[in-house]
Amino acid sequence: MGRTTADDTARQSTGISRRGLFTAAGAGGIGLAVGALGTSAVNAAVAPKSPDTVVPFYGEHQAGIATEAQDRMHIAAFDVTASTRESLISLLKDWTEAIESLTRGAEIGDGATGGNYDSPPDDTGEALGLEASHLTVTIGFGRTLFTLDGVDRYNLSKHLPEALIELPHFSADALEDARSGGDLIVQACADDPQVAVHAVRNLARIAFGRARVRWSQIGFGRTSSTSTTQATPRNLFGFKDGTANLKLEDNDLLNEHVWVRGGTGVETWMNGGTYMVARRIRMHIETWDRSTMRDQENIIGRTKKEGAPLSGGEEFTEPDFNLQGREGPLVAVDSHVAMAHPTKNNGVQMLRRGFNYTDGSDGLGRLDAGLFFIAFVVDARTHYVPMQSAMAKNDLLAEYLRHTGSGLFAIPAGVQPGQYLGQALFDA
Ligand SMILES: C=CC1=C(C)c2cc3[nH]c(cc4nc(cc5[nH]c(cc1n2)c(C)c5CCC(=O)O)C(CCC(=O)O)=C4C)c(C)c3C=C
Ligand SMILES: [Fe+2]
Repeated sequence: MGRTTADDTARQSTGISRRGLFTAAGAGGIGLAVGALGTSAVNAAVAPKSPDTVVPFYGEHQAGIATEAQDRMHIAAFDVTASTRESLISLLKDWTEAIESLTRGAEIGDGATGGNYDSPPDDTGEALGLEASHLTVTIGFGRTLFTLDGVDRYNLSKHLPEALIELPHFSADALEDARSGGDLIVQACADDPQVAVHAVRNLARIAFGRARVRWSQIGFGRTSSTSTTQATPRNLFGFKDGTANLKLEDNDLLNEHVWVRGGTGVETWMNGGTYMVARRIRMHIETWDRSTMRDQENIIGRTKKEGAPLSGGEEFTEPDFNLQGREGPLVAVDSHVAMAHPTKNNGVQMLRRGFNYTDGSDGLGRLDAGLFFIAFVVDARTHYVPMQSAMAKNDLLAEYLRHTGSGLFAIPAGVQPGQYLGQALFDA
């Protein structure tokens, strides 16, 4: 896809305030930041919202991964157009400042109405009066940020992690370039769709002249539970999805299968981070709806009502792949659950965090709907590629799916006050 290099000075027109986060942190953290700001700035930037709908921004890992899955998502990939490394860093600093405000439910900079009358407002305003709604914004880096057509635009190529591969072609992939790839990823999740869309819209506005949206997707319903406290939701085939997911309470398993740890040398910067696999998977809803209940359950390997394995028990009972029925194993070897189970995949597990999506109908009256699959893994080479390769060939479910978008992103660790997202990469 062709790219242009925009004039970086265009960012001035976004009007984002540079005061606040970094100076305040230098003075001892965000608590002191409030005292350091003027009254109108306090109104705009630090207006308190119900604390119980705020997910903390600072931490060892970025929020939005081992966080209870919210109900809504807006995810956007960006192509960076900044002409210099410094300009890219300034974008990440501006995003960090804005995300920190947004996730508190506060307005960005001088707010939607509090700024200079002769400038565009710092915040577009459609989240005014709304709660923080558990908003999390998670950012990451695509392979093309490190090297694009052999060009090292931002002097980053020596820090390209080995695990940030170009995903291979899987059989039956129907990927669209305009729905795939990207230098940067921004995943905004919230319990209010307007809050998630507001976040992405404002980050895109702030990026003006330095990065532009390549593709974006709205998800309207979570398809996973990521905490033992959450009920398992259903996907658009009507099945419970997320039963056997990793949960945020599984600390040891997250350390083994999700978080990058012990990286050395040029990859040290990824410690505390993870990799996001993003796949837009269109589901052939109408064909599925014409298939029998028996076929639907055999294809998934679980009951539709309870989500219990076909070998018996309840939702959280482990499937018994050896239990035989009259015509073979009760859970078919090529059922989705059998294909995806850790025992059939070298023990690997993933943290799935996907969302249902619909983008209206196609020209033939069929729903353009499916699952925007997101999984966080320690290494896609071991934790995604082998499973997807096998599924693309043998999973009974594959016949009902078409992968139309794809991306793999390195998700850096979380930050502390005074740092910007991804700083470890640029300081390395
Ligand atoms: C390569 C990874 C996976 C893709 C792509 C994928 C797509 C996909 N899955 C469903 C529906 C269900 N998936 C379920 C379980 C499940 N799926 C994966 C991986 C991928 N799914 C894993 C690792 C697992 C867990 C397997 C296990 O340990 O038992 C289930 C069952 C309920 C559950 O455990 O979550 C359903 C239902 C769809 C519709 C889909 C693509 C659109
Ligand atoms: Fe699945």
